[in-house]
Amino acid sequence: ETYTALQSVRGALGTERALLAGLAAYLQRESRRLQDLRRFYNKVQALHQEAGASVVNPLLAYALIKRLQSDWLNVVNSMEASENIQELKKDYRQVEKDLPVFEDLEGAARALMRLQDVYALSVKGLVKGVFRRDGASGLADLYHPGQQFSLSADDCFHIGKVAYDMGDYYHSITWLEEAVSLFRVSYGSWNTEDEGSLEDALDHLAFSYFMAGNVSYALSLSREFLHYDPSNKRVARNVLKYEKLLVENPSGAEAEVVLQRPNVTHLQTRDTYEELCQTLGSQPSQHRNPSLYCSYETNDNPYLIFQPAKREIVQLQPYVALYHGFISDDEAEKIKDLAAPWLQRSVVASGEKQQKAEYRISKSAWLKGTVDPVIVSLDRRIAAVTGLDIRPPYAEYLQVVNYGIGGQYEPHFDHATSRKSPLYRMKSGNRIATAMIYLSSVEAGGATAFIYANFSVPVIKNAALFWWNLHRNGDGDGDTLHAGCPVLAGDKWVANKWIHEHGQEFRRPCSAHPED
Ligand SMILES: O=C(O)CCC(=O)C(=O)O
Ligand SMILES: [Fe+2]
Repeated sequence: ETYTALQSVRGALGTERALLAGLAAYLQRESRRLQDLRRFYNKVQALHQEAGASVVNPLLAYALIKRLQSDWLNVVNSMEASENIQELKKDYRQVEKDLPVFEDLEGAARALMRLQDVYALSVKGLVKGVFRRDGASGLADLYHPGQQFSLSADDCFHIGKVAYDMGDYYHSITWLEEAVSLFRVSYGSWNTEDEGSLEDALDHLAFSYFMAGNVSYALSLSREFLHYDPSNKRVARNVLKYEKLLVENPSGAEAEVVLQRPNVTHLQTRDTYEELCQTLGSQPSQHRNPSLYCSYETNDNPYLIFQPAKREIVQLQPYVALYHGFISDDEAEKIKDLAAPWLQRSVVASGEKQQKAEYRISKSAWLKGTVDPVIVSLDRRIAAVTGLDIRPPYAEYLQVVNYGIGGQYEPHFDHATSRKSPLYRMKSGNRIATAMIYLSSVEAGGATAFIYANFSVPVIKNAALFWWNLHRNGDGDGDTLHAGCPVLAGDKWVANKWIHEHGQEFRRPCSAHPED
């Protein structure tokens, strides 16, 4: 699952470097081979250019007979080309086990569609390597890549095809439109690496339009297809079918079909989520609400006296605080290095089980306090700043998360909402609070959005975000519904410390009032 963590995508770079080296060697061998063939050609060609191409000279006559009896046979039956390609294939087989599989391509394509949706990006722009909101001007680009890169016709075709195969004609149409226009431009020249062609793209686009209810456009694309490939019976039948449909219902031709994004049923909160990912929401600033202030906090704790925590209160209901500079760059690097070898596809609680899910695209690893002193001192700091008891089993191990391409964690609660949740296996109650540390910055996207509370927090490297998941009476606080927005560009890492109810009885006393 290469696409689910940028750490793994980086590994894929190394795999491709090995393939590149193999191809370079192959190209060298093949050009030596062709060079030698050209030498032979030039030699014989020169003899034929001689005036009269005489065979009077017995040496020339001998050489001619010898060439025809032996030289040409060796040229034509040379094994060198196939030996060279065998060598190339051998290099390929050596890295084959490390290659991404179709599921990765599918995941990466869906990631691009997710970014397109959540950040309302123009696909025309994306294809040219520009991250621009639909209809916006250049100044508003969400991300400026350091390296110019645009997508090929076949790149767009593959994305469109992934959508098409899922029956998602909204996305297949936008991406196949781009594929078709790019393939039209380069029609007649073929790239070895391409899987799709203009005909394939027209075929899929026509059917997508038909499925989306635009029969007349399906018809004109199918006619264009037949122009290139007149012998295709299936498409010819489709043309007849579309023509008949249009005769029966001529108004269908004009009806402007509004394409709808496919419905994601588990995400009713999608509109707010996307809005919060694009902006920081309607969070009041300190000017409007003086209870949102910054302060140095020592909590009367000796650990904090010389290095107080820099707290910014971000929200009062639910209470969310951001501790700036909570860790150092070195600590962040160390924690990522410790976790990297153990990263595995993140799971989510589903009934009594844990499962992977499209709505959580990341890899994660659990780090025990004993693996390194850096974890011990981090735990000590979390305990000091929160005033909570985080010794096992009162808190979980540190969960380190690395997001993948378009990596996200859609709206969810950190606390258990069902008595059967696997979170209760620790027998220390529900997750009373979350301390989440940003171990990296990102280039764009990846904010932490609180859906019902209507605000989001951008990724601030080395800062820790703290919030209570439960009310003082132990009930889950519905206002803590939150999400990790899709990472638009960058390598986002966070670390979660989930603190449980038990052990905090005297540190955060109960209250009967449901709002506390
Ligand atoms: O990455 C984020 O911003 C949020 C992560 C999160 O909510 C979680 O891991 O539970
Ligand atoms: Fe969370």
